[in-house]
Amino acid sequence: MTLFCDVAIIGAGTAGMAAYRAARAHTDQVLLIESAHFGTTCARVGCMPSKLLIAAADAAQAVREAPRFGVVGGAPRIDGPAVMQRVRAERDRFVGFVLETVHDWPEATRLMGRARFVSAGLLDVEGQRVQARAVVIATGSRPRIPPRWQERLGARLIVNDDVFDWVDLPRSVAVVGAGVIGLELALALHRLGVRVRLFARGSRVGPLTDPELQSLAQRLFAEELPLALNAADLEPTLDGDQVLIGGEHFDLLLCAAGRQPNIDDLGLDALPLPRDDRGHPLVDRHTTQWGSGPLFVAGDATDDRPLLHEAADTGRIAGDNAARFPHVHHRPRRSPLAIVFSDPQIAIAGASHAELTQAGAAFDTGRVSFADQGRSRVMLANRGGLHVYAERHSGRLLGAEMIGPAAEHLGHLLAWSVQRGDTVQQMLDSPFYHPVVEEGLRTALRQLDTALDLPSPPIENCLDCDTSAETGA
Ligand SMILES: Cc1cc2nc3c(=O)[nH]c(=O)nc-3n(C[C@H](O)[C@H](O)[C@H](O)COP(=O)(O)OP(=O)(O)OC[C@H]3O[C@@H](n4cnc5c(N)ncnc54)[C@H](O)[C@@H]3O)c2cc1C
Ligand SMILES: NC(=O)c1ccc[n+]([C@@H]2O[C@H](COP(=O)([O-])OP(=O)(O)OC[C@H]3O[C@@H](n4cnc5c(N)ncnc54)[C@H](O)[C@@H]3O)[C@@H](O)[C@H]2O)c1
Repeated sequence: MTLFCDVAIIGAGTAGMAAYRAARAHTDQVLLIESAHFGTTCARVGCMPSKLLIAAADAAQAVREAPRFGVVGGAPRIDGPAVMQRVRAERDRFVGFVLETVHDWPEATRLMGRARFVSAGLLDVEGQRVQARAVVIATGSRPRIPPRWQERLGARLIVNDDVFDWVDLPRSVAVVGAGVIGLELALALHRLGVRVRLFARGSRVGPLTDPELQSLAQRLFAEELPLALNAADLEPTLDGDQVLIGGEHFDLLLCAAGRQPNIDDLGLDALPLPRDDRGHPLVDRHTTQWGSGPLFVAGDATDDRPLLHEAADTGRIAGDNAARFPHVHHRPRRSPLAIVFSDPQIAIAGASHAELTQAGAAFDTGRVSFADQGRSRVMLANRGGLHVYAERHSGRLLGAEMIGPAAEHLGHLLAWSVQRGDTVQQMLDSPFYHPVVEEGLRTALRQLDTALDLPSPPIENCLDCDTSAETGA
């Protein structure tokens, strides 16, 4: 028997759940299809458990740093089972909240099973046919594993999902991939006493695209974390029950070599849908529509900013438009914001340096180093730098990149300013308390203001501006 609905949503992660809520505002005939687990990647194996592990690592690091403040305790003793018990218990609590939400939704609107397209609008869910007026694809992404590694390393090859089910910490882990996941997890495990080496194909560590800040990041992380950069053509092998990579043995190899959208096994190959040169869906960012028909794609499945808040936003747009189809609405998107919870933290707000350069934008840069920044020194967190970019003729803030203290908070202020269209002058005229890390941002903005060399507004309209022309100085 075929099930009929207005909107079928494939995947019950963050994007799928947001799509479900948005579609249900229009119609009760919504079906949420999930092949593996309710609970979302973010809560089960992503954002939340990784931040729990990082919180434990930060606690260990605070003990190590204490003598620098004159507080003498002794080296931290890491109780691996206790660390992992808290990670799993808190993770389960977060997942529990998600499951409660899903279970509160009518049972008839949920279906367990792997969905594949038979034709546009007709799905097969493990033998069950589903006919929908519109479909939201919210199938997320999975770790990309280089060919043959799985066969060669068997259970010694792990991905992020496996880490958060550990009952104890391993003795050693080779982490492959110095992107966001690799950096966050390698640093956390290292600080928790696990012997770690982070292997990267090139020299880049983390997502910073500004060449000066990227090399600063490489230097800062190399001071603490064992790195093997420019490790091209890695061919790990099993040696007994150990992984042999780069001439070194490890208990496990954690593959963090990027993620690929779960779009390849949906039976969509025969449909004439626009794709990029990697085969990923070319989706309208403001409608989430794929092509001109009743197909919408949200979250990591698009491979466009694979982040939690983006999954929630695109899910909402997709669910709303799928229910309205064919009357599709264009919706605004937020200013980009990406944060890495390393130490020092990394943030990219608005346009990155690479995006501005590739677009040929006329922009100036303001810089600050945190090495001598007052509050950062007080906290012994004076490592890093911040670059702010503004449009040359208008002084409008376009973007920023930083590695340093409180990047998760400064990143928000900067992304909000980019989205509002603030000029550097408007930002300088905003309040700055003392002594705070934000004063570092003010230093960078003042430098940027000088570089921009725009006429100052009348003295009545600005506080932090050059008044020399008015005073004749
Ligand atoms: C280790 C890690 C840490 C992260 N940390 C952060 C962070 O700190 N901040 C941040 O913003 N982002 C973070 N992210 C990214 C964030 O988790 C993702 O962007 C977000 O979870 C994507 O949500 P989604 O709904 O697109 O996918 P998911 O939550 O993965 O949902 C997709 C669902 O679709 C199901 N599915 C797949 N194929 C089918 C099918 N054919 N039929 C039916 N169901 C199917 C899957 O089983 C899954 O449940 C992290 C990711 C990882 C891996
Ligand atoms: N704090 C956060 O917001 C957060 C945390 C974790 C993940 N995420 C999201 O998850 C996404 C995926 O993270 P990720 O770290 O898997 O991907 P990534 O794209 O950030 O990094 C993957 C890295 O692996 C390297 N790599 C690829 N193949 C390799 C190989 N064969 N050998 C060695 N290195 C190789 C790449 O050069 C790259 O540096 C991120 O882009 C981010 O959007 C976000």
